[in-house]
Amino acid sequence: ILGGYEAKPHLRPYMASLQLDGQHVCGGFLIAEQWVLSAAHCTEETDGRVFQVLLGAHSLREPEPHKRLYRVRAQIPHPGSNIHNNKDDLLLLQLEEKAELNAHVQVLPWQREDRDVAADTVCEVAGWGTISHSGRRPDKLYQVERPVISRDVCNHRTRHDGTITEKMMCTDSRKKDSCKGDSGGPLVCSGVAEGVVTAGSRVCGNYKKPAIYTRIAPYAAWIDGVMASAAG
Ligand SMILES: CC(C)CC(=O)Nc1cccc(-c2cccc(CN)c2)c1
Repeated sequence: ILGGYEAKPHLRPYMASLQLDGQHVCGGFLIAEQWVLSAAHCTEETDGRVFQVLLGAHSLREPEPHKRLYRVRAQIPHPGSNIHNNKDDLLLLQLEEKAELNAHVQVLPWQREDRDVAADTVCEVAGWGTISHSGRRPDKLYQVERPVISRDVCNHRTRHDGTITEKMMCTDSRKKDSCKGDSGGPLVCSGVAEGVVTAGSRVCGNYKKPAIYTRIAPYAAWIDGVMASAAG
């Protein structure tokens, strides 16, 4: 998160850290007791290895009472996701067991109505991604507020030049932005997850390259279908 600030501990109890060998790779969030939603491109550099999911954390390193690392039973990328573009950039992770819910571990409601969030709506994004242009990685969860920008503005020739589909949304990225390691985290508007951070052009804090999020509502049927089929 660039240009943001340390989050108040445990006010975002749905936040997940996707880890490999104890290293934070990407964000994610709890959408059901046994399911985390994240971004498919987070598996690009994992060489087929399965993530572990840290829940209940504020600090990645320090011992905290409700912090717990969960094994993953299944990782299911959206069938349309690929390394060449940001399309269908979603990843569902089934935990080995149901997460133990408490004040520090909670599910985040997600938007099922497929309607664009109005431009200028201020939403929030949080993560353990880099907090400086030099790539400094935080130990604590950071957050930042960002206004939604219209798809037309985001698709302008000098911005994302027509690549933003109706299954994506954008926020202004001037100075304050999501960045590497924030992928997979939720864009939260009025307490509801509307989008999932995708890497887009993989630059951060540049107003010419607004932040891109995969809208969740268009994928409600896929999400419900995967959770139903793997239930039990
Ligand atoms: C395996 C993955 C971690 C590879 C990856 O994602 N790299 C990478 C590099 C630079 C910026 C970003 C990035 C992420 C989220 C949002 C944004 C821009 N808002 C950029 C992402």
